[in-house]
Amino acid sequence: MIVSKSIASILLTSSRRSHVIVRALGSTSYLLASKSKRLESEAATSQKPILGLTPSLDWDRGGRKEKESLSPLYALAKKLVESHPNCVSLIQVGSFYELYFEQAEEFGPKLGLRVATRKTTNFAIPMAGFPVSQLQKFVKILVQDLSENVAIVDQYPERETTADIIHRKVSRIITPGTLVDETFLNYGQNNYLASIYLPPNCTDHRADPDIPVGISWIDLSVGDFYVQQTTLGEIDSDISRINPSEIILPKDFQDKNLINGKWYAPFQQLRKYFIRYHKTMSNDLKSKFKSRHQVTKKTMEGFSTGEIAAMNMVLSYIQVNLPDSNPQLDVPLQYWNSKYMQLDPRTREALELTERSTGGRSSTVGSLFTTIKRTVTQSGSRLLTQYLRSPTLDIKEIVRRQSYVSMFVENSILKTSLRAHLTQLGDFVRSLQRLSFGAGDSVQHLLSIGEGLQKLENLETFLIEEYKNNRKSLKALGDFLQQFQVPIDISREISSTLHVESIPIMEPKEEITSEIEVEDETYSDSGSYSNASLEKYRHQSPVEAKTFDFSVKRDFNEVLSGLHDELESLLTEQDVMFDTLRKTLTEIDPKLVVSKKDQHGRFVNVIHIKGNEKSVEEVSRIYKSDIREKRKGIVLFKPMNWSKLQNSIESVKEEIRLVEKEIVENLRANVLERISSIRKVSKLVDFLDVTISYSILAEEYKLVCPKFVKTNTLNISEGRHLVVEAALKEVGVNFTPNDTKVSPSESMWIISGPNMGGKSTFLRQNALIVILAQIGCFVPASKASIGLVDKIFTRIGASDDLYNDLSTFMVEMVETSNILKNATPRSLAIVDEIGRGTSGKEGLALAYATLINLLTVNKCRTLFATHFGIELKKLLEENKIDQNKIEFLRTRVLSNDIDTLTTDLANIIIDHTLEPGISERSFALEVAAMAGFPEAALKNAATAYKCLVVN
Ligand SMILES: Nc1ncnc2c1ncn2[C@@H]1O[C@H](COP(=O)(O)OP(=O)(O)OP(=O)(O)O)[C@@H](O)[C@H]1O
Repeated sequence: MIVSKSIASILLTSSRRSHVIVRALGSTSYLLASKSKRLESEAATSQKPILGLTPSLDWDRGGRKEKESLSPLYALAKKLVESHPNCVSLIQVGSFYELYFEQAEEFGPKLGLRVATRKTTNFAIPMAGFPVSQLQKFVKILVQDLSENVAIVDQYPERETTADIIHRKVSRIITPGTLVDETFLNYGQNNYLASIYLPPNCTDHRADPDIPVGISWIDLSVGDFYVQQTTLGEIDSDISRINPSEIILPKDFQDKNLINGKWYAPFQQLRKYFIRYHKTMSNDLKSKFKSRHQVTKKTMEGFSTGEIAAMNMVLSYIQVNLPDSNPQLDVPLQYWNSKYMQLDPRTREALELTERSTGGRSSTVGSLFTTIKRTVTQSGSRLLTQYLRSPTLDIKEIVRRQSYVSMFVENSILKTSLRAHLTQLGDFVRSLQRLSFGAGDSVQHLLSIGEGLQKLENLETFLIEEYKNNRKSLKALGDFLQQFQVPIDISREISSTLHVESIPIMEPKEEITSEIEVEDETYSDSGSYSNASLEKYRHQSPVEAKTFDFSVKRDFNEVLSGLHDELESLLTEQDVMFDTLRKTLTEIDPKLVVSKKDQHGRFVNVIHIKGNEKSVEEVSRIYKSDIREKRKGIVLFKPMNWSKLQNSIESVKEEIRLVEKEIVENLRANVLERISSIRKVSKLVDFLDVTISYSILAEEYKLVCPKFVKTNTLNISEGRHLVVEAALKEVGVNFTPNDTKVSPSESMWIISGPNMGGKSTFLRQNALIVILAQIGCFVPASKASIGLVDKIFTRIGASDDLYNDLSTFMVEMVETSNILKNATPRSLAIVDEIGRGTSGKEGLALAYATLINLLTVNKCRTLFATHFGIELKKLLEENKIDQNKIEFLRTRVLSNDIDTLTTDLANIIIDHTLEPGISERSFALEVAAMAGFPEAALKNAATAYKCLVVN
C-alpha cells in the first residue's frame, strides 16, 4: 500500500514537469531526462513479466550499462546509497521518504515497513517507504535503537526556474551525537558528541598512561561546548563522566582497532559507545569563533595542541554531517580535572548517580538523580545532571550554592512564586539553537525567544521587588541580580517586528467544511456582504495572519506599509467586485450561494456558486466563457476582471513576503549576534531552578547544610541513604540513621554484620552524602562536617564484566588495584567484601593486604565492610599492626538466642543500627530461609554449619 502510494507520488511529482534534474550533494547534476521518455519506457516494461529476477540481485548486476538505464530517480538513489556507505539513505519523493535496494530489504522489515518491488525494464527494485510526517519515528528507530547513521535526502523545488525543477541532496547525516531538534530526544539530559584526539603514531609505542590526550564535547541541541586536556590514563574516567552519545576518533587509528584493548586495555570501556572515525577537514578553529564571539587571541592561545586538535575534529565532523547548517556554539569552556571530584567509571556505576543498571538495561529510575530532582525546567535538569557528574572542589562555589538553598528554605513564599515563574519559561535556549541551524520556522523560533525573554524580564522585575522589600534575608538574591541582566532590547526588537499574537500557528479550522457556514460568515443580517475578510486582515487576528502568511507588522517600515496599503485597497476592490458579481448572480436565483472561499474556508481565486441544478445550469449557460469547472450543483466562476484582480493581489502578497523575508533574516542575524548574552541569563535561571530544587528536597527529607572543614574528616550524625529511604518510605518503613566518624585520628572503620544488615547501604550512603555536599545540596543527616573529598573509590558488588572479558574476581582485583594506586589522603574509599570472589584463605589474605595498604600507604578515609571481621582482627594482632586508627563496628542483630543456630527467623531482628564490635556470625542461614530456601536444604546447611563450628 505504502509503496504503491510512493510510486504514485513519483509519477505525480514528475507528471507536472517536462524534465527532471536530479542532483546529489548540492553540486553535481547527474541526469537530465525527458519525463515522457521515462514514463513511456516504464509503462512499456511494466507490462512485461520479469521472469527469473530476484529483486536483491537484479537491481544492480554490476554492469555499467544497466546502471545507465536506470530511471533518473533510481540512478540518483543508487548514487546516494553508494556515496554514503555507512548510512541508511532516506530519500524524499513527494510526501514520502523511501529506502531502496538492499537497504529496503534489510531495514524495511526492521522498521515494520512492507518491502515491495518496483519492476522496470531491466530491474526489479526493492523499496519501502513512509510518509514524511513520520520521519522522526523512523529516525529514532534507526539511530537510537539500531545504531545506524541516517542520511536524509531532501527534495528542493527550485521555484525560481521556470521548468520547476526538483533537486535532491543530502541535507543532513543524523548520528546519535548530531541530533538537534528531534522530538524523541530527552532534553532533560545533555546529548554530547565527543572527540578524542590522540597524538599521531602513539600506538607505535607501548601505551603510556601519561600520554597527553585532548577531548572536546558539544551538545548541538543547546550549543554547549567543552574542551579538556587529559591523559591516556584518565580517558575512561573522563568519558564516563561526559557520557557522550557518540565518540569520534581520528581516522588514522581506524585500522588499529583501539577498542579491542590490545594497545591500551581500558579502551575496551569505549566499546559501549557509538564510535565513528573521522579525518579533520579544516584546522581553522579561529575563524569559527572570531566573528561571532570575539574570542580573543589570548583565549585561543590558552588551549593545548591536543585540545585544539580535538575541537577541530568535532567541528569538522559537524560540518560534514550538517552541511547546510551553521550552529552557534558557546565559546569552548576548558574543563580541568583538578577542579572537580574524580570518580572512575565503576564508582559512577556502583553509586547509581544518574542511572541504574537492571537486567542489563540502564535507566534513570532509582538513581540518585531521579530521587533528588525537583527542577521544573529541562535546562535546570541538565544542569543538575552536570553537577552530579562533576561534584566540585571549589569551596566558594559550594558555599554560594548553599547560601541560595538556605535563602529558599527560609523564604518559602519567594521559592513558590519563583518556581511558578520558572514553570512558565520553557526551554527557549533550544529555540536559539534551532534558529541558528535554520531548522524549522525562523519566525516561530524568534517568537519563542522573544516570549522567553519577556518572561525573564517579568522574573527580573519580580526579583528586584522582592529584594527591595527584604534586603537582609535575601542577600544572595542581591548578588544574583547584579549578574542577571536580561537583554530585553532583543525581545523588544522581536515584538516590534513580528506579530507576537501569531505564536500558536492555527491551521484553518477543520470544521469549516460546509458551504452554509461559509455563507453565514460572508453575509450580514441584511444580506449584504460584510467585508469580513478585509476587517480580519486589517486587525490581523492570528488566524488571518496565518491565512495571509504574514508575520511582520505592517508598519515596520514604509515599504511594507505601502505594500499593505496597496493590498488593502485591492482587497476593498475585491470585496466590491464580489458584491456586484454576487448581486448579478443572485438575480438568476436568489437562493444561489456565492462564495470566494473553498469548502475549507480558505480564500481562492475562483468564485464558488452553489445551488440547484437548474440554476447552476442557467449560470453556466449565461457565463459560458467564464466558467472554469462544473460539478453537480456547483460551478467555479472566474471572469476575466476577477482573474486580473486576483493576480494583482497575489503579486502584492508575494512582494510583501519578499520584504518580510529580508526583515526576518535581519532580525535573525541580530538575535544570533546576542546569543551569548541570552545563554548567559538562561544559565543563571538554571542555577535558580537547581538551588530551588535542593531547597524543596531539603524540606521534604529534613536535610541539613553540611559544614566544610580543612581536615580530612567525615563526621556525620544520623546519616541516611536518600534513595533507600525514599524507596522504604513508599512502603511505610522508616530508615535507621547511623553516625560516621572517620577522621585523621580514626581513619578506618571496619564494619561487619549479618547479611542484609545494611553494610553496603551504609557504605554507599556516606559516598552519596559527600557527593550531595559537594554539589552544593543539603545532606540527609542531623549534622555533617566534611573535609573536601578529591576522589571517591568504590569496590562494591559482585558483578562480572563478560563484555570486557573480565571475570568477577578479575573485576574485583582491577577495582582494588585502582584504589590502592590512586587514593590520596583526601580521598574516600568504600570497600565492600574484598576477597569474597575467591577461596577463603587467599581472599582473606588479599583483604588484609588491602586494609594495610589503605591504612599505611594511602591514608585515606576508609569504610571497609567484611564478613572476615574476626579473622582480620586476629591477623592485625599477630602482625603487631598499630590499631589506633582502626575502629571495629557491626550492624546490630536483636535475638533471644544468638548462640544457637536457628532456622526460625522469628528469633532474630536485623536492626540496621551500627554499634561497636565485631559480628561473629553472618546469619546467612536465616537469610537463606527468608529467601525461601527449601526446608530439607536448610536442615542440611544447619548440620554442616554445626559440624564446621565444632571442628
Ligand atoms: N539503615 C537502614 N534502615 C532501614 N533499612 C535498611 C538500612 N540499611 C539497609 N536496609 C535494608 O536492608 C537491605 C539490605 O541492606 P544491605 O544490602 O546494605 O545489607 P548488607 O549488610 O550489605 O548485606 P550482604 O552482606 O548480604 O551484602 C536494604 O536493601 C534495605 O532495604
